[in-house]
Amino acid sequence: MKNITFEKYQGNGNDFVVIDSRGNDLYKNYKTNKIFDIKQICNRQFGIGADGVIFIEEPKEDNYAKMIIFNSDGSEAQMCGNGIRCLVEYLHLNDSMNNKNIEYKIETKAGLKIAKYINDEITVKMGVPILECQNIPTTIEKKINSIPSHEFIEKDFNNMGYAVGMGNPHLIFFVKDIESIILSRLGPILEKNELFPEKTNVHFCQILNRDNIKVKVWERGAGPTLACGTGACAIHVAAYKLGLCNSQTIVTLPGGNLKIDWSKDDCEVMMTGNAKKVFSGSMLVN
Ligand SMILES: N[C@H](CCC[C@H](N)C(=O)O)C(=O)O
Repeated sequence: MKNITFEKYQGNGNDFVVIDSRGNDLYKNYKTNKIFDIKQICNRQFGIGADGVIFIEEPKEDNYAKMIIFNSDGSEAQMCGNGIRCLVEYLHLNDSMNNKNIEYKIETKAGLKIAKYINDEITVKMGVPILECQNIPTTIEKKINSIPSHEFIEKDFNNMGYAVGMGNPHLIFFVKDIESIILSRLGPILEKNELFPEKTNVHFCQILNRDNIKVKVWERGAGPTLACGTGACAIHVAAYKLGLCNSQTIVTLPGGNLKIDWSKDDCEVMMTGNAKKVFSGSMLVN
């Protein structure tokens, strides 16, 4: 057994255990010998408690660092919008640079992402979105219709969903009354379906006005979370393509607001939000 240090961060309440694996073999040892169990670490009763674990690795190219992100169920994801802001805040607080004017070039499974401080918030170039399909085949309709109506949600929920890729998959529904959505009922049903062989993140959105979208999030591999950065980007893209919002919106999540800027198909989505250190700690691993 040995003691390793970690730091806990959160972005709009979406929280992560950050493990710096630069200059040591922590990530390699995790991958080869499972020196700890991510589910246990993320467990909010018996572990540290988090929506996921982020390893920081040395970059492959001439970039600042590499981000590897795991959901709380232990599944690896391609990208994490709140997580990359937490990683940048970690780098800013721990690296000697301590310079808020640099561009942080971070390698991820969804490609290179560039982040920069603007005042006390962090803006990330989140990549060019992929509009995967305009509506949901009958498989999902059948699943939704299989729920007894008394357990169901608002009356006018029409299973017209939108799939948008931000390096990771997102299934988006626009509803008239978001408070009527029973996330715990619909999230698990929609997270796993044939349209998404690797499962998907699920979002229910209410357009408050052309500058503001209110959201409830069910994350792949994590369940209900307070915020999803890649999800906020995907939601803005779907709403803009449907003519429901302006080119810049505030996406209001249960854990706080994210500012999203996007209007041209071949452009990167820009996401701006906070990231805060919660505490440092250490844990015994095998
Ligand atoms: N659950 C996501 C990964 C975390 C994304 C989310 N926390 C964000 O801020 O983008 C997935 O499996 O694709």
